[in-house]
Amino acid sequence: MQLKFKVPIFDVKNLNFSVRGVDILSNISLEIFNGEYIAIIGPNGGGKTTLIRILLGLEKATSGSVKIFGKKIKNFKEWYKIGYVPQRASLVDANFPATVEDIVKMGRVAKRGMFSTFSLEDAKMVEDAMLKMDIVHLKNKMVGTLSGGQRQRAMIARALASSPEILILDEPNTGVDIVSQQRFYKLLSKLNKEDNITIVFITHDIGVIADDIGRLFTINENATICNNPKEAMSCEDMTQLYGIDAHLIHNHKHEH
Ligand SMILES: Nc1ncnc2c1ncn2[C@@H]1O[C@H](COP(=O)(O)OP(=O)(O)OP(=O)(O)O)[C@@H](O)[C@H]1O
Repeated sequence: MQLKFKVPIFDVKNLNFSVRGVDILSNISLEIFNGEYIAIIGPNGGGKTTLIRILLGLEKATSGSVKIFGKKIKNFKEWYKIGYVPQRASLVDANFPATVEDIVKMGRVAKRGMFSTFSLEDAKMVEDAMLKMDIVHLKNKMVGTLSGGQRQRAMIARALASSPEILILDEPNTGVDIVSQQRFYKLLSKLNKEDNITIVFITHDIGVIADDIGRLFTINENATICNNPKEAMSCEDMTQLYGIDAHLIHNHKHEH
C-alpha cells in the first residue's frame, strides 16, 4: 500500500522533444504527485505548452519516458482522470451555439463514452461542477454572452465534470479582469485543499498564487525544479537564469 501511495501522477524521465532538428525540450525529468499544487513558469516559447501537450499524449516525445499513474503513456486509457483547460479557453467565439450547461456536460463525454446516454450520475456531476465554480445561476445562458471570468469558470467546470484527479491549466487568465482572477485563485486553492485535486498551473503571474503553490517548475528548453519556492534564496539561480523576480514570491508572503 505504501508503495502504491507513492506512484506519481506524472513521471517524466530524460524527455527530449525536437522538431526538424531544433531542440524544444531537452532532458526534462520531473514527477508530479497527488495533492500537489505546482506552478509552471518560463519565457514565451520556452516549451511550457509543448511539455503539457506531451503529458496529455497530444504530442509524442522524441525520446525519454512518460508514465501516467504508473503506466507508460501509450498504455494509459483513463484520460478522464486528467482535466485540462487550454490556453485562451476563456476566449470563446461570441456566436458559439451552446449554453453554459451544454459546455459543462461536454466534460462528461470522456468519462461515460461517446455513445451512452446521459445518466443521473452524469447530471449530478455536472451540477456539482457548476456549483463548485459558482455558475449554476448562469447555466441557461449562451456561453458567448458571458464575461471572460464567467467563461473561464465554465471551462473549468467542464474539466471538473469528469471528476479528474488532476487539473492542468494553461495560462487560464487571458482576457480575465483582476477581480475575477483573484476569485479564480481562491477557487483553485479550495479545489486543491478541500477536494484534494492536484493542480498544475502555467502562468506568467507567479506573485499572486505564491502563497498557494508547493513547487515551481521553470521551463526554458530545460526544466529547473524549485521545491521550496517560498524561500527566495533557493530560487536565486532561477532569477539569474530566466530574469524572473523570484523574490516576488518571498515579498508577496510578507505583504499580508
Ligand atoms: N509541433 C511543433 N512544430 C514546430 N514547432 C513547434 C511544435 N511544437 C512546439 N513548437 C515550438 O516550440 C516552441 C515552444 O512553444 P510553446 O508553445 O511550448 O512555448 P510556451 O512556453 O508555452 O510559450 P508561451 O508562454 O508563449 O505560451 C515554440 O517556438 C514553438 O513554435
